[in-house]
Amino acid sequence: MVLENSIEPCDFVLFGSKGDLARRKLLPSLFQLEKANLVHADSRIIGVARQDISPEVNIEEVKASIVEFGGEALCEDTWERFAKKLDYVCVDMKNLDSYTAFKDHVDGSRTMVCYLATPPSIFGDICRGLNHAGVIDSSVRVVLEKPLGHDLKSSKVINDQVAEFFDETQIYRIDHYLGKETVLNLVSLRFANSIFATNWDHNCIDHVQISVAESVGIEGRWGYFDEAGQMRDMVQNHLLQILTLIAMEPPAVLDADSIRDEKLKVLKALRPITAANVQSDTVRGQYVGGFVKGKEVPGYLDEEGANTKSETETFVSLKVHLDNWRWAGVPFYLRTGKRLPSKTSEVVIYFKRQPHNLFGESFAQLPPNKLTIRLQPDEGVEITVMNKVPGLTSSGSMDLQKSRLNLSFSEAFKDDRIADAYEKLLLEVMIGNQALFVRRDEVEQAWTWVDGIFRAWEANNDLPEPYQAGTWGPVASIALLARDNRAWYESRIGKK
Ligand SMILES: NC(=O)C1=CN([C@@H]2O[C@H](COP(=O)(O)OP(=O)(O)OC[C@H]3O[C@@H](n4cnc5c(N)ncnc54)[C@H](OP(=O)(O)O)[C@@H]3O)[C@@H](O)[C@H]2O)C=CC1
Ligand SMILES: O=C1O[C@H](COP(=O)(O)O)[C@@H](O)[C@H](O)[C@H]1O
Repeated sequence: MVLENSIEPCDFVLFGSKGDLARRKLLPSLFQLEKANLVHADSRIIGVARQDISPEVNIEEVKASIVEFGGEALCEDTWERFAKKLDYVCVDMKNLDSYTAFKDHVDGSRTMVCYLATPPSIFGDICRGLNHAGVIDSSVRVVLEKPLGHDLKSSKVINDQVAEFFDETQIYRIDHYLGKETVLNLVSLRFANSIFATNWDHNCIDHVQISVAESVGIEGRWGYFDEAGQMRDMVQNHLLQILTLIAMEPPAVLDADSIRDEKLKVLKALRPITAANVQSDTVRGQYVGGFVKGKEVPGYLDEEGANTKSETETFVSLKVHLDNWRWAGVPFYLRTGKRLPSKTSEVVIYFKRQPHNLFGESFAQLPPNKLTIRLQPDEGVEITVMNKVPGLTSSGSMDLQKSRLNLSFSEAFKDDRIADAYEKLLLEVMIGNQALFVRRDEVEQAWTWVDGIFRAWEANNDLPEPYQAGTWGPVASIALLARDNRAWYESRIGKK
């Protein structure tokens, strides 16, 4: 296979290379890129962590991670090429002096990508350390993992620390949902198909639902999660990013800043949720013990490492308005939670009813058109259309039925492997394309809106409502839509 021209040699430096994210996601993704011949032969992958281990032990540990989390048998040819690229350096990231050793491992003549897979509390230390080692120049790219702060204030502190050493054009803020094939497809679906492009506003759309359901619980990350909660862990980033792609205006071109300018406008149009509407427009929940996929699971407060007094939410649903011309009067309902019946992410666009009924009773009974975008699993796009029931009638009437036009990616693209989101994002960093990364003003605008919801919850002394693990969240979440004469879309969700 021929290496793509835009792939240049780089030093890919993985800070926190012994951590969970590096082992489970980043190293296996880099390996897949190697397999696809998308890593330049002269590139190097330099792990950085605290353990004082030899390069040989590092190679064995990387191999073990790829075998454990790679999801397929290790391809020996690829491994041989990959292993030659691996290097390791022990650095105490908080200690400036320990970066001196680091300098000898990188080659200043080519692009250096620094992926900070560490707690954000040491991002500033790492930037200072890189500066101390004298390895920062305008070609260096820095990748920041989420969560970027706990609120607007702390997010600004982290962003300021990094901005002291790096220009915004060098900073790649990860939201891994932006690397998911189906999330990327939202852009092509909307802007490459005139049937959607011309019907995508308040004239045609009744409302939109975005659900990101998880069947897992806290997975040993109680300490982190209890500080964050589902609002900060999922809504502030992933759900709002999906919302921006659904709602944004067409950018003039698909370059990084044109896209991000449009996404930012959506975030700015979010109507604030305040103490006045927080009760009617938000629901938060916390799971108690129950059954997920037939297996008994503990409640949030009984998870490993739990503090039994926690009031952190594991479920959020929201009714959101965008105060702009396109979306006036169209509610967006957002929902996400842990320990729901299945892992399913979907966007459902409900179109408005036709203004006049030509077809009589059978049409009046049918729901209007609906576009379902299945982000994961069973990735695909489905549209419900009204169809004449075939046959002859003496009355001349036309009976209608609802039919589905279903594009299943696994059937349509049988021979194509769907890449993991991190593979896509790591490749984009190496190419130097910021389009799929979140700009500082987007992050801060999202925090501004989310902080308002926390303030409103606090003002109302609002506490999470319990819901049983394996259900779709608190009953109040159903009521959130029922009050508007609507219901969450669940007919397919949960069948997998
Ligand atoms: N795990 C996940 O699925 C996800 C993680 N993230 C984010 O990614 C980042 C990393 O998470 P995760 O991998 O889970 O965290 P871990 O705690 O598993 O790993 C953190 C890594 O950073 C290293 N480290 C921490 N402090 C220092 C220090 N002072 N000097 C040198 N090395 C240090 C650790 O080294 P050592 O091994 O020596 O302790 C370890 O290699 C976090 O910001 C997290 O929020 C985001 C999305 C998902
Ligand atoms: O960022 C995060 O995302 C995962 C869900 O990601 P997915 O790709 O599996 O849908 C979530 O479980 C985790 O809590 C959160 O930090």
